[in-house]
Amino acid sequence: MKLQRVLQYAQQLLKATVEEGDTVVDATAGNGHDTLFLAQLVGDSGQVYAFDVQKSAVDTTLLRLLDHGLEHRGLVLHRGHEEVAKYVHKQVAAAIFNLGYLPGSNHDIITKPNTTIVAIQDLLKLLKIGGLIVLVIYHGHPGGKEERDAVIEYVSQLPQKYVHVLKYEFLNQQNDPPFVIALEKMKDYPIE
Ligand SMILES: C[S@@+](CC[C@H](N)C(=O)[O-])C[C@H]1O[C@@H](n2cnc3c(N)ncnc32)[C@H](O)[C@@H]1O
Repeated sequence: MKLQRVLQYAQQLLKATVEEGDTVVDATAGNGHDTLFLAQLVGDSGQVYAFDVQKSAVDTTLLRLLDHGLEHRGLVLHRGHEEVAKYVHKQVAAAIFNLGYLPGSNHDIITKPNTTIVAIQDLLKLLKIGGLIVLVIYHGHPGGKEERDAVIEYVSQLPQKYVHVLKYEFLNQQNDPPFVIALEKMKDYPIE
């Protein structure tokens, strides 16, 4: 068996979790690759909520869905993922974050520790039991290490009885390779 690359692994986790009819979240829509992937998993009875703070990312994501005739499965919001609780009022089966900046776009627009953690906290509340939050953490850019460390500190202290937290990382790759953190909700609890 070949070891899966990080992005492949992230999608594999989503595929194993998401079923037709599910509500799911793409917290960092970017070019819309994950939004499309999720839209294909949820079927016509499901819904993808996609968030991005860049209008160009929202437009690209919407176009990608339109190109595949799947626009009815996605709600693409020009809002930050820290507002997820304001827009999503259903139980969520899975959420994906690709942290960092959008390649080919403005490298100064990056995800930030505080807003990322607020979104994770709120998604943990919205998540159904057995649901998954997948974080792909890019940390080679300015600001990336601060976000990586803050996110790791936050997820590491989540009580194991309620949330299982996994890290999937290659240890001998050059140039700060991205890695995956996955959170599986085991049980409801008052998450702060
Ligand atoms: C690494 S890119 C995402 C790549 C994307 N998943 C794809 O398939 O192309 C990170 C994205 O997060 C967005 N972003 C930054 N801060 C955000 C926030 N607070 N809420 C939502 N998106 C944010 C950026 O605009 C950028 O498009």
